[in-house]
Amino acid sequence: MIEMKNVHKVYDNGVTALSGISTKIEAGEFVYVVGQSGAGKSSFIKLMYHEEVPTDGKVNINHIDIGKMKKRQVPYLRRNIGVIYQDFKLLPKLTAYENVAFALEVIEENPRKIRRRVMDVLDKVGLKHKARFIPAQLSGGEQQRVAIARAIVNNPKIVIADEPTGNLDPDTSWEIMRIFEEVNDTGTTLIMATHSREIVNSIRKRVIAMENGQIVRDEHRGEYGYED
Ligand SMILES: Nc1ncnc2c1ncn2[C@@H]1O[C@H](COP(=O)(O)OP(=O)(O)OP(=O)(O)O)[C@@H](O)[C@H]1O
Repeated sequence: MIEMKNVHKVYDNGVTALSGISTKIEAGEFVYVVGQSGAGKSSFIKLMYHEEVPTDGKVNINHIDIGKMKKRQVPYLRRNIGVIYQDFKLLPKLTAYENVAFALEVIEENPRKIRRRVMDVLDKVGLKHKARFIPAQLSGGEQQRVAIARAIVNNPKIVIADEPTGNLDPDTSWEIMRIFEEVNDTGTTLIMATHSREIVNSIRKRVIAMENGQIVRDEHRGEYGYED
């Protein structure tokens, strides 16, 4: 469970990105985070994987205050959280296989287990046959699928995606959403910041809407609900 209590985030340059955020996300939920550019969506989700720390307030994951976590503890947190970005962030010189394996190798799994697990997740995202391709040889949608495979390879409890379909065409975006739904169906909490009205209004889930660093709406099976 992710819980924020009266969270404020003021960046070093004095910009207030979040003010007075309190919310709870239960294990297994699927949550969209929507709002105009600059509303605070990225700041909100970055606090959940300790990419940023709150200026004030608490960010608890399973009752552990991650805002106060020491740097050396962060890798342990990250093993339980898969992160997916708009621009994929794959390592350009590594193959699809190596990009995914890298996430496992850093936790010293044995090689046979790594191979099986990596091929399993590449299969899950439909890319087993392109395991030897490097990112430049893959389409945007395929690169994002590799990034998803990398994010789920450690069986994280939480997957956080920041505008994962932002660089993809509509058909490819729906494929990505199908994979997210499958990931969520296995009990993984899925949190996704998005600007896609079509996705939010079609695949109905909880919607947290942000404006000026605050949560202005939080609905079960909500709608996108504002004009861009
Ligand atoms: N590292 C940073 N340093 C200073 N200000 C920042 C930083 N990151 C974000 N901000 C500011 O905080 C506010 C919220 O930004 P944030 O990226 O959280 O919004 P967003 O809703 O994710 O926007 P977008 O949809 O454009 O990605 C903005 O005013 C932004 O300029």
